[in-house]
Amino acid sequence: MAAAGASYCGFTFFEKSPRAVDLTTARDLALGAPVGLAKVALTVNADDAFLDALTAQVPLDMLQLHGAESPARVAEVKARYGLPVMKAVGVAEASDLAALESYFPVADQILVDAKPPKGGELPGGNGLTFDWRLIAGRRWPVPWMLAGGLTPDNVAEAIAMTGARQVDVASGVERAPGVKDLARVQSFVTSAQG
Ligand SMILES: O=C(O)c1ccccc1N[C@@H]1O[C@H](COP(=O)(O)O)[C@@H](O)[C@H]1O
Repeated sequence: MAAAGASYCGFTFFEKSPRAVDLTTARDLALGAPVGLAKVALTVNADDAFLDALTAQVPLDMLQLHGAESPARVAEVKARYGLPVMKAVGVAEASDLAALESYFPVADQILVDAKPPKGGELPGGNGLTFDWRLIAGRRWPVPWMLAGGLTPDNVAEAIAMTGARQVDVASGVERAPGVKDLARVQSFVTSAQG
């Protein structure tokens, strides 16, 4: 990841995900990560018991909350663990932007992702885009990252349309669910950097 030019790597703690890792695996990967590559733990509605174990065992730079965590819960997690928190918010229509704004006072970053399909198994990592025109030209008071169905083929267009300065990808750089393809990672980073 770092060799390809990525700034962050993510460890997914969601059992149903093809990308799910356990704490031991994440710890080993995190300890082997080069300096300068930010290590992010992706959790979904995690309770304190899990986050206690996670933060005790895995050296992390950031927590990504990808469930239905409220602004109050985001603030609580940030205070309890002393780590920057990125809150993921699903967008499908203009009315979803109000929910996104409610996290500005508490989150260090916002991950602007596509809304998952109703009844789907995964709250993210579905390879779905959303209508980027919904956020085109928006200026927000906290750093944000664009996600949702990004690929080496569409990331440049997504950046041009939304003005995103950071992008995140899961399934779009895989050769099979959960199996990253280094050539696709490299191609994604190259396309994103323009
Ligand atoms: O990747 C997962 O399996 C996952 C599981 C549970 C919550 C979030 C998950 N991934 C996040 O979703 C975005 C978008 O994924 P994709 O690029 O559309 O496949 C990804 O950036 C992860 O942050």
